Amino acid sequence: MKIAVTGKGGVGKTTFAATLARLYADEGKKVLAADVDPDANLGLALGFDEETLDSIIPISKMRKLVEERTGANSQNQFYTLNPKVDDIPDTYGKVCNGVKLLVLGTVETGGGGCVCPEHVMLKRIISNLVVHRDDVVIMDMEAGLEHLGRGTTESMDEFIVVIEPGARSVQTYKNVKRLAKDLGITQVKVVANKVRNAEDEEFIRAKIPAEDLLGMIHYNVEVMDADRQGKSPYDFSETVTSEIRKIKEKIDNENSL
Ligand SMILES: Nc1ncnc2c1ncn2[C@@H]1O[C@H](COP(=O)(O)OP(=O)(O)OP(=O)(O)O)[C@@H](O)[C@H]1O
Repeated sequence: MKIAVTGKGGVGKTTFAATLARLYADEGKKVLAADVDPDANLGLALGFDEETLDSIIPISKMRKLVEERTGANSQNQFYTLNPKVDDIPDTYGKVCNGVKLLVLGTVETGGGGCVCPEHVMLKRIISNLVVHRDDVVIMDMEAGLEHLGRGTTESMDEFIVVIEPGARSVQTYKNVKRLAKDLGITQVKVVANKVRNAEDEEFIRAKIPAEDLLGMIHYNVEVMDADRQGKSPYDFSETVTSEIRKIKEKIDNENSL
């Protein structure tokens, strides 16, 4: 199962992606969670301790590794577009609560198709994770889709946008849907987070087609408490975890798991 979770900063995609990863891990599945966010913090939400997280350098920032694998350096502007990357998840991934975390970071592409070595490397790793690994792979990504190539998207089972009940968030969903279409992704699903009341629920149902809506997660102070203490929301909020469990069941049904 390969799931990409996107959304604007702060909507709760990390909370959702981390809880989903832990739910799959609890079923005994091999789970790899990839953090593809400039403001990478998936590790804390998975339950990693700060010391371990401080020791992790995002792959996009490992200049030597990128040079070694792509052949690019200040003297050589020509480099390979298909570097060897299949060993990277196991060499650089760290495990906690049954989930392997791989922090990829991100590369500023200015919205276009940049072909800098770091970007080539990230795209290749993501493609390798999605196309060749048997694990459940959950990717926490920012709202842009620059790191996805066509070959990758074909092997993705779910493409999920996390939104909040607000007009700007709905706009993000529409933008992602448009970008996704250009990449050949026909189905973009929505998880509405931080839903406070019946009015919020109504707003979401009015704006998001029923077939695209995977589910709703209600606003819950336990999630904020978990964050404040640097803990996994999964260990802190049974309510939110069970809402995400329901969403997971829907994902599993859609993909006949
Ligand atoms: N259902 C919820 N109820 C209350 N607070 C929530 C909920 N979901 C997320 N939050 C809080 O909102 C903040 C942002 O959540 P989170 O880090 O999961 O979002 P994000 O979209 O991954 O953001 P970023 O891209 O900046 O990392 C955190 O403080 C988190 O605790």
